[in-house]
Amino acid sequence: MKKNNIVLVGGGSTWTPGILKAMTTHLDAFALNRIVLYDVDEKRQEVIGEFAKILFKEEAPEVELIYTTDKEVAYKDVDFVFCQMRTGGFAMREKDEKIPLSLGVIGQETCGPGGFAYGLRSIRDMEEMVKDVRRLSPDAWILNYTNPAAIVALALDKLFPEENRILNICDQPVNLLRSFASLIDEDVNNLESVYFGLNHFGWFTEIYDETGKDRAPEIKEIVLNGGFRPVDAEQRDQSWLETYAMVEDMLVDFPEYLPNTYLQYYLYPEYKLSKLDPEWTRTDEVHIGREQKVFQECRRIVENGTAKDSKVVHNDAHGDMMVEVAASIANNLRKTFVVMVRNNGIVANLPADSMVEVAASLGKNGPAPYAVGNIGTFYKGLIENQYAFERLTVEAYMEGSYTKALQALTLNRTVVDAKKARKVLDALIEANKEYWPELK
Ligand SMILES: NC(=O)c1ccc[n+]([C@@H]2O[C@H](COP(=O)([O-])OP(=O)(O)OC[C@H]3O[C@@H](n4cnc5c(N)ncnc54)[C@H](O)[C@@H]3O)[C@@H](O)[C@H]2O)c1
Ligand SMILES: O=P(O)(O)OC[C@H]1O[C@H](O[C@H]2[C@H](O)[C@@H](O)[C@@H](O)O[C@@H]2CO)[C@H](O)[C@@H](O)[C@@H]1O
Ligand SMILES: [Mn+2]
Repeated sequence: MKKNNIVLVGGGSTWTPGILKAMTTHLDAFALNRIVLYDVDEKRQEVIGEFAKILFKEEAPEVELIYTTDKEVAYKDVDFVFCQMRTGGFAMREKDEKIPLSLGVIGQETCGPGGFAYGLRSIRDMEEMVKDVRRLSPDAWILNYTNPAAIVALALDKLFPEENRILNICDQPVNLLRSFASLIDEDVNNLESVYFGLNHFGWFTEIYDETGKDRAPEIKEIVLNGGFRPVDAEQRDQSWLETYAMVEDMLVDFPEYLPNTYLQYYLYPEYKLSKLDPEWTRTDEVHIGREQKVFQECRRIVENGTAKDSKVVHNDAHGDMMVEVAASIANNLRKTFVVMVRNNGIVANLPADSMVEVAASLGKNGPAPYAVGNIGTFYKGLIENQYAFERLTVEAYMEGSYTKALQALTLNRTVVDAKKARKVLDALIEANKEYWPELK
């Protein structure tokens, strides 16, 4: 089996320790020669990088591990790029959440105006990353997790239409599937799902077990009678528990399919707004939760010189999925994952150039998506509206267009009112001066 050279972009991310841990446990499926951790923030990178050296010295000493802030080193001769950067860091995530909320609109990092703001920041750095990678490693696979993945995926598809080695992925479908599996006491690896939508905007239509039986009706029944909690509920903050609980509400109103949790913001914008606090958002929870825990734990491990008793990983699903996706491509395993791909008729009655999220078999030639066919009017209406928002956001960035930005926000179901949209847009322009192109 070929031993791969990889780079993790956003090497100082809170998710990096979990991904590295998954790499050490999947070496038989995804063989490694060299890992480079790359970040623009030297301090964050150093803490995680020193932890990583200890982890690999103990678990896989044959793998070379370095960390750097030099992209010339990072992107040279790699087979796989795992990309999970956050342009502007948590300081800007806080603004994405709090500015809209202070103006009476939902503030969430990937949905509505928050996702719009984060999208306009991410596109520039993502474009630069793809160009740098192609200069230094023309054949590398770029596996992107950077959010807002829906907008990033669409922007990269427009910027690099000939590219066939960029894959955008989200961990939410597999996280949901793990939770569904636990409800029916099944191994998630034995379930196969049919899923359609846009990123953070989709539905499971069927969930087949090994015998070919669709278990979705049973899962819906269990949720409707007993509520819904994530499989790793004991590791979750309050806001995630509340988010999972909303699946029951969505099923009561729309019982046909199992919804992605992010739909709560679009289906119940008023209710969600009433529950969100402009003074205390998810970023605050992450600051005192995951971020503090991960960095403190990495420092402790470095002080002790061993990672054997490490408690640094908080979500196995995320790291496992990232490595399993790479393994499926590298070794042509053709396993099924829910990924983002250009529609081109997969969902027959949606625009060909939208980036849909669907199940696909993943092999060395990339995703081979499964056809979905026509979707019902309710879903088509919602998705087309959201796609128009995403597309106008990308066009606003590319054309530096204030009007398209305003149109995008007005279309978004979390905003709707054009006067509100203008207020939010103007405040976000002010906050993002350092990052956005000028919108005229
Ligand atoms: N697709 C998914 O389902 C999924 C799941 C989890 C996290 N994510 C995404 O992963 C990313 C990391 O999340 P996090 O919460 O750990 O944030 P984080 O801020 O802890 O980590 C991101 C890191 O990226 C670095 N960075 C910023 N700009 C960069 C650039 N141009 N090049 C290289 N590094 C850069 C930052 O310095 C930071 O260390 C985010 O984009 C997040 O939305 C996606
Ligand atoms: O608010 P955060 O930073 O904790 O998470 C934001 C990310 O949320 C999703 O990932 C989830 C995952 O799908 C969920 O079920 C759980 O396991 O935790 C993750 C994060 O806590 C989402 O898919 C990502 O795109 C977001 O970045
Ligand atoms: Mn996601």
